[in-house]
Amino acid sequence: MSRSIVAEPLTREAFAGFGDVLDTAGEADKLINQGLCGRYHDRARLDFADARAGVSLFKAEPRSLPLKLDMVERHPDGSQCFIPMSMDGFLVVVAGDEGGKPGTPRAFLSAPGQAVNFHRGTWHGVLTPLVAPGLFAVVDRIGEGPNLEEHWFEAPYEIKT
Ligand SMILES: NC(=O)N[C@@H](O)C(=O)O
Ligand code: NI
Repeated sequence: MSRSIVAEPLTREAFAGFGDVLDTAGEADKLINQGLCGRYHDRARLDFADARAGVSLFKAEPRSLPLKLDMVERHPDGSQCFIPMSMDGFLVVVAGDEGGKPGTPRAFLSAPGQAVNFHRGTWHGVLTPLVAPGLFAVVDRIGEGPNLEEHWFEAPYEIKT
């Protein structure tokens, strides 16, 4: 069985089963600030169970494709939103759940200006920039407990374009 995965362009539709894609495609939901700013309103479903949300900054080492994918993880108690602080695309990996374990992963390449929000409990690859500086704002759960489940694959996948 081929363990290679071809990365797809990130679209709201393709990602819908895993989370939200935030971008400024199309018209803004409302114009604010005397018409000088378009607000793309309330574009992510955040869920932190009984805890609070936090905003952290992540500065991650860039990776290169093809990439060896050894594991995915999930946060059973909260959603997690990756917001790039540069106009660079990055790699987003997700997988459906099959009886408590991830199914075959899917890989997406984001367009500049796109952010993603993994819905609570969605299997995903860790934050994976493809170019420096790898700087992201991350909105996720701040609370008790690990809120982390990892799954290491028996054999790695290769993610490529
Ligand atoms: N561990 C952590 O804060 N980040 C991961 O959840 C990740 O998805 O990168
Ligand atoms: Ni995560």
